[in-house]
Amino acid sequence: MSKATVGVVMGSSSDWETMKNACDILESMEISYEKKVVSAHRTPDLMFQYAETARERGLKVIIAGAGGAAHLPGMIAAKTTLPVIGVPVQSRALHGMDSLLSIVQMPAGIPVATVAIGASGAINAGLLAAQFLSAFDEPLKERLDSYRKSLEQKVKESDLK
Ligand SMILES: Nc1c(C(=O)O)ncn1[C@@H]1O[C@H](COP(=O)(O)O)[C@@H](O)[C@H]1O
Repeated sequence: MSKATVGVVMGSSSDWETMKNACDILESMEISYEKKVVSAHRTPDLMFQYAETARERGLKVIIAGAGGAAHLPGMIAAKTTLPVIGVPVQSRALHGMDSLLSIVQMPAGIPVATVAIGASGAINAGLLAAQFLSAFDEPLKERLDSYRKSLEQKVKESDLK
């Protein structure tokens, strides 16, 4: 099995329905990844260990999704200098506004690249990870170019008659 390049973590297994969209994109881009439930609140020691060992284990980018008081992406980012992409999972009570604000409003010095709430955000997290990696990977850049072409084609085919 090849070593994972992207780590996809989420605060709860209930986030999987959203986060699987990021994993689907990584698979379609032929990027190796690992997925894991890690919580800053519920498993703080595991979260520290995951973030601290991420770089030496060969990860290049981390995608972290969480809902509600979504501290996971920021706390992962606090423990590694790998790029972290935060996915605000849609919460029931506040429709994901809580997740979005707690991920996006990082203090200066510890960035988290925050995407939109929910499935669209998870798709973009997968694509953004691919785009970061494509800076050093020409075949991956070509796969991203074909993806963009396929989007263009879909719009043209679905144009109003
Ligand atoms: N925001 C966090 C963190 C964290 O940030 O560490 N850990 C779990 N959670 C979130 O709690 C929500 C409800 O979780 P449950 O469905 O397990 O009750 C999930 O969206 C999860 O991401």
